[in-house]
Amino acid sequence: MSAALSVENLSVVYDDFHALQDVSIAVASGGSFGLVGESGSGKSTLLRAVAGLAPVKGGAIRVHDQLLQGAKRSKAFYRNVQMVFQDPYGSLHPRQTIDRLLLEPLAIHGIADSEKRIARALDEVGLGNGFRFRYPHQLSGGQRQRVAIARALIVEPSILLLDEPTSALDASVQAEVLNLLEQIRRDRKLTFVMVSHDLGVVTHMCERLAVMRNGAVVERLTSGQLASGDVHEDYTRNLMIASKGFVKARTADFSNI
Ligand SMILES: Nc1ncnc2c1ncn2[C@@H]1O[C@H](COP(=O)(O)OP(=O)(O)OP(=O)(O)O)[C@@H](O)[C@H]1O
Repeated sequence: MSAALSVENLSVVYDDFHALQDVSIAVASGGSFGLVGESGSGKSTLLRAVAGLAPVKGGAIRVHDQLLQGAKRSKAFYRNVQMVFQDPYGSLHPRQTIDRLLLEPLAIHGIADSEKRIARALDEVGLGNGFRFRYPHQLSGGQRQRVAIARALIVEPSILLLDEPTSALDASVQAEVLNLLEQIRRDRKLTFVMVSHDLGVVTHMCERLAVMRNGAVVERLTSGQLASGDVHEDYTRNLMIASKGFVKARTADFSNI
C-alpha cells in the first residue's frame, strides 16, 4: 500500500527551541497511525507541522507523494487533510449555529449541494437535522465533538489529523466517539494520524504507532506489540504504567472501550 503521508527527517524550531528533531514517519493509505509520548514530547507539533501550523526548519513532508514546502499549503491540501482538535469549544465559533459552522468549509472550498451535504454529515456523526439550528453551547461535549468531526468530514478529506479527539470527554462518551471515528474511517477508507496520551485508546484505534520523547521518535511499534508488552524502551514501559486507560484496555474487550 502506498503512503498517504510521509514525514522525513522533520525538524521544527520555535525560537531556539528544537520541538522536533529528525522525525520520520510513514502512514499507509487507509491506515491508522498513533503518536504517543509524555507531555511536551512533540506529538501535537508533528500534527501541526503537517497541517502547516508549525515552523518547519528542515526535512520533508509528503502527502500522497506530493512534497509540501515550508508552511505553504494549497486549498486542495486543506480539503484533503483535515484536523480535529481536543477542545471543540475552541474550534467551534460560539455565535454560529451548527448549520453555519458546517456551511463555512463548503463555502471556502466552493462545494455546492450544501443542503444535502449538511444533512448527510449530521446523519453520519449520529446527529439528526434537529441539531442544525442549535448553537454549540446547547450541545453536550460529545455532541460538540461530533459537530467538529462532521465539519472536518464535510469537505471529504482523505486524511484526518486527530489531536486528542476524545480526551476532554467522559469515559462512556469517549467510547462512543471513538467507535464512531473507527466506523467512519472504515466506511470512507480514510487515513488517520492520532495523538493520544492514553495508550489504551491508541491500541484500540491505531495499527501502528511511534513513541516520542524530547522531539524525537524513540520506538516504533504495532498496536499488537504494545498490547502484548513487546516493547524495547524503558521509556515506553513507563508510559504503559502511567497510562490508566492502557491497563484498562489490556484487561477488557477492546470493542467496549
Ligand atoms: N508555539 C510554540 N512556541 C514555543 N514553544 C512551543 C510552541 N508550541 C509547542 N512548543 C513547545 O514544543 C514542545 C512540544 O510541544 P507539543 O505540544 O508538541 O507536545 P505534546 O507532546 O503534544 O504535549 P501534550 O501531550 O502536553 O499536548 C513543548 O516543549 C512545547 O512547550
